Amino acid sequence: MLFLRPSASARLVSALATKTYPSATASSVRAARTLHTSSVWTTGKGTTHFRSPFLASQVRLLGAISKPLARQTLFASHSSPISASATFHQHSHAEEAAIHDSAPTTHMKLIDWVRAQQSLLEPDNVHWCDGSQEEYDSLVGDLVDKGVMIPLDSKLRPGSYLTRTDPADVARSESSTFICSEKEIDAGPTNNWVDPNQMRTELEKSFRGSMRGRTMYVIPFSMGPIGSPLARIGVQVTDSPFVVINMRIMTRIGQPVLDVLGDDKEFVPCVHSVGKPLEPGDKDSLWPCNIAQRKVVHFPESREIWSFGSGYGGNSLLGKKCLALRIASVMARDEGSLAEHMLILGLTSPAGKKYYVAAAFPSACGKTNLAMLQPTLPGWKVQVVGDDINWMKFNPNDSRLYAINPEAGFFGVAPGTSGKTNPNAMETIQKNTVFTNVALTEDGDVWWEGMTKKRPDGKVVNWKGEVWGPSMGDKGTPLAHPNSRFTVSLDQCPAKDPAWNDPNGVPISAIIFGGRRETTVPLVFQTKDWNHGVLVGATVASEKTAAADGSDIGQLRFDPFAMLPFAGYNMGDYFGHWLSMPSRVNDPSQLPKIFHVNWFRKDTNGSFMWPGFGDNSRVLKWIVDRLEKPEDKNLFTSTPIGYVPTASSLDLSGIEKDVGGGVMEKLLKVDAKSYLSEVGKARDYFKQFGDRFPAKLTKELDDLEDRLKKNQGV
Ligand SMILES: Nc1nc2c(ncn2[C@@H]2O[C@H](COP(=O)(O)OP(=O)(O)O)[C@@H](O)[C@H]2O)c(=O)[nH]1
Ligand SMILES: C=C(OP(=O)(O)O)C(=O)O
Ligand SMILES: [Mn+2]
Repeated sequence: MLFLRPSASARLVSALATKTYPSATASSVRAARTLHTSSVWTTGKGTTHFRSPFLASQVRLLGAISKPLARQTLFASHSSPISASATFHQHSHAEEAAIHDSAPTTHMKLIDWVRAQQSLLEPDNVHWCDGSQEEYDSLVGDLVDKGVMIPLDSKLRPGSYLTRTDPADVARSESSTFICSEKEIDAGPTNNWVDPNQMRTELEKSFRGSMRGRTMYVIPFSMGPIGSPLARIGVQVTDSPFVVINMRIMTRIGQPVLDVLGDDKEFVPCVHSVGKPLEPGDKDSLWPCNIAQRKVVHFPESREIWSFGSGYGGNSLLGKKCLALRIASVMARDEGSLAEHMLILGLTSPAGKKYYVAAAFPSACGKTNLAMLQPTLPGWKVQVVGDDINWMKFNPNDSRLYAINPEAGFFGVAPGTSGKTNPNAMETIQKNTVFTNVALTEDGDVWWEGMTKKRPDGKVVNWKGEVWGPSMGDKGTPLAHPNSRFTVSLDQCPAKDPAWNDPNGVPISAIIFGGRRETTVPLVFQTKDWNHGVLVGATVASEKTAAADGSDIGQLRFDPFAMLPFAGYNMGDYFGHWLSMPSRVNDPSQLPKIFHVNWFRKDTNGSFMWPGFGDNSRVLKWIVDRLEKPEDKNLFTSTPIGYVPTASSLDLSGIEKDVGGGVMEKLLKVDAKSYLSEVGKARDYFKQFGDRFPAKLTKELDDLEDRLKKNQGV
């Protein structure tokens, strides 16, 4: 654990800033580093103790690094602070040595970048996170002392905490999320775009001095197993210790990541500030944020992320949606791979055959639940590799797509999670879990709608910290926020797949798309081939959930590939990238088969017709049947939209009553008229992509329309 306490001397700063010095040699840096790794760094609350007097003097010197220098260069050019770093190599030997020594890395670009951020953000301290348990405990301890994290009962929920956010900072903010590509057309019509130069000017205004009175934490993190050929490294600076705690659960952080980064490997620079500098005498709030200036900004060409004003998961844990989806999708386009909003699960049949399946559903549409499913069908087993994000790459030897989960934890939706719906999640969150915006019970445990049938007895405090009254809960407003979440390590999940950490990834046999659809879309169907599958991915539509803010919850919107809020480039090009996959392999027959599911079809009373959750294993079994016996005509009916199961081909043993009386027929019904109206809406939606929309996909849509008009099979 490393704290730098810059006690800057103005005289020294101006003296250093005006001279030009040769930069330190790699060997002097390494020599200095050796010296320092043998020193012990300890941190008490608010104070820093250096056991080495030499180190202490070096750190004091570091406090004097040239703010004026960095100030001039950061946003002055169009280039990123990273590429601007060449202009920072103007320091004395002593100063260079101090900077390099105090950073637990010899990566010059990283050191320069961190220093540039320090100059811009003007934190009181800089702390390089080593990722240790001691560091985690110390950060948690501080936040407990401040009342930000409320410890839960140590017997009921050991090592677990509740945090309440600002009521205005409870979800991803799509209207404040930007893709600032150099050309507007490259962000595409579905992303917010601002000219990158203009955005840099705005960022400069927001970020300048935004960490005053706070500590800047430097979090080196790996998305994917550390050292995996499929992994990518990011470094996030943040002034939120809560973010550090969550990043440690959700990703792999600290010294091992710096070791892999070595002297010159690439990293994605991520800057995050809650946007609430503290002047002397200011009292900090429990959840500092700056909603008025909130913005989550991506520069796809220079692969940078800048997030200001929010502490909420998707906006502030920059490895997740920002790096692993928006920036990684751009990298994947350039490399011929895929970065997708998909769960990855391992499925073992009673015969012992194992398949890996990926599934893309929009936020709060069932990824975490499907990934952790406990099958109600005897003999079947589901194990989780990932519940949200999937990076896939072809292996040229077998033409198969191999997938890793870049994350190391779950950021799961709490409401609706129960021993009945998701027992694996309930067991996973039994300990060492950080809960956000759930309700607190009298005995010091958590509660949310759907966890039990009834609200717990005794005093219950809602997510805003108010004691339950008759106007809340039951029929009134919910006690837990609809987007309340749990953050927990994947390692704790009893259903984790043995290969969840495999650096080479797992081979994918099937890809499933899905959304929340009250009407029209059947329980499951298979697409006729890859291109048709891409059309089905491109036409995913879903009723909007509370995972993103806005007043339009429940409204149907297109959410292509469940990537609408996450594609880092023009969605028209993204469709083209998917269409290019068969041409990238020797044997396209090895490509995963593509399916579509809908767990959310409702009857006329507004109730879900399909029991869902563990019973979704029945659909997974049908998918495996289709993979194993593609020729078996008893398994499917050929319809204009694809292959739909015959009622007898789904194993419904044990739930015959629930889906009897014509329910199954309704769940599998394909109504040509409703689908023709969908085709019309899709055609309108696709118009916005202009000439970036692939002709192949227009042809797929035309063919679908023809089939529907003739009402014949595929
Ligand atoms: N009716 C029904 N609800 C589901 C099903 N799967 C998940 N849900 C609910 O949908 C919400 C979001 O689920 P989750 O798995 O967290 O979605 P994610 O955000 O895509 O990971 C939760 O309230 C779940 O209880 C299902 O099969 N049927
Ligand atoms: C973290 C999120 O993921 P999801 O709801 O897809 O689990 C989010 O949407 O902010
Ligand atoms: Mn989820």
